[in-house]
Amino acid sequence: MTPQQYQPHEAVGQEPGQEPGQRGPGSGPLRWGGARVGAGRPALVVALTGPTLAKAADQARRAVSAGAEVLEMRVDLLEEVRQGLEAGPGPAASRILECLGGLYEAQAGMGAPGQSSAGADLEAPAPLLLTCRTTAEGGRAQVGDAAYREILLAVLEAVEALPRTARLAAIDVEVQRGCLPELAARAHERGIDVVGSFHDFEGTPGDAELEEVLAGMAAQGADLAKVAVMPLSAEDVARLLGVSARMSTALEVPVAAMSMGALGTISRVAPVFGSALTFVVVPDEEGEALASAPGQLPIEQVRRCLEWLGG
Ligand SMILES: O=C1C[C@@](O)(C(=O)O)C[C@@H](O)[C@@H]1O
Repeated sequence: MTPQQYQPHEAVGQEPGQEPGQRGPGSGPLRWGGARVGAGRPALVVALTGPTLAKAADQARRAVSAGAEVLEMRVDLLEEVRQGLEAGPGPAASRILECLGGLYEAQAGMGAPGQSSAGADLEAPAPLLLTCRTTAEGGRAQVGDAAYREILLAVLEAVEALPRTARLAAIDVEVQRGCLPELAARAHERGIDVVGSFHDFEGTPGDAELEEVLAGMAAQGADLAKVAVMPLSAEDVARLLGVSARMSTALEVPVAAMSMGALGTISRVAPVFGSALTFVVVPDEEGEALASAPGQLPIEQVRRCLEWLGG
């Protein structure tokens, strides 16, 4: 079996033979379904931006047929979840779980290989990364740190009850919310990887600060450390790329680094700086694509650039 084939009966995020939570830092690339993350060129991630579950399911379908390797479910952008968020952490977590289940149901209509009869697990067409991005980091979830922690803990608590392929390969945890170590421990108990996350939409912090943030995420249990920052000059972009190159070899976990906006697009298409993920868009039937952050490019262009530029 080649590494690219999806193996539906092994826990996502684990190497064969490993128990959930036993992968440990520094033990090589992550395996999210059929995707190897942190092994060579960046994995192509399509963020499902909704704004409804039905639209997200349609985006998932298009993304998978366009070759997305990972789907990011941006639950903060889904209307169904935002209604739950207004009612508090409990209802928000329930809505998130309903949406995960709904996306799973929608996969049944995708005609994915391995599609099976009702009740049986379907083969996941692409591994899922679940993200609840707060307003503090450029998202739409207007929640404080305590509610953020509560929501993600409740999701991790309940996720095991879902059909196996509706579960998650990974969960995004914002390091600045202060609950990364606790959430990482819970996620690892369930065989779910953790993407530590840091955003700055105002500028690009100094190299030392960015390096400290990335190293801090790894130290707090993240399986992948990610920063997305806004450049104010070409020099900011060059610095971010330098940080990415250095930290992707210095850290024992894969690193993802994005310079956002038009100025930073090179960071999304050049594989040699070591980023393990690149977020791309897939146009709908009208040719429209709702990006989850500024500067994301269509999947086809990014794929071609990665090939040209040595990925
Ligand atoms: O953290 C990231 C990276 C990102 O902000 C980007 O710049 O592509 C897009 C987000 O959806 C994702 O959660």
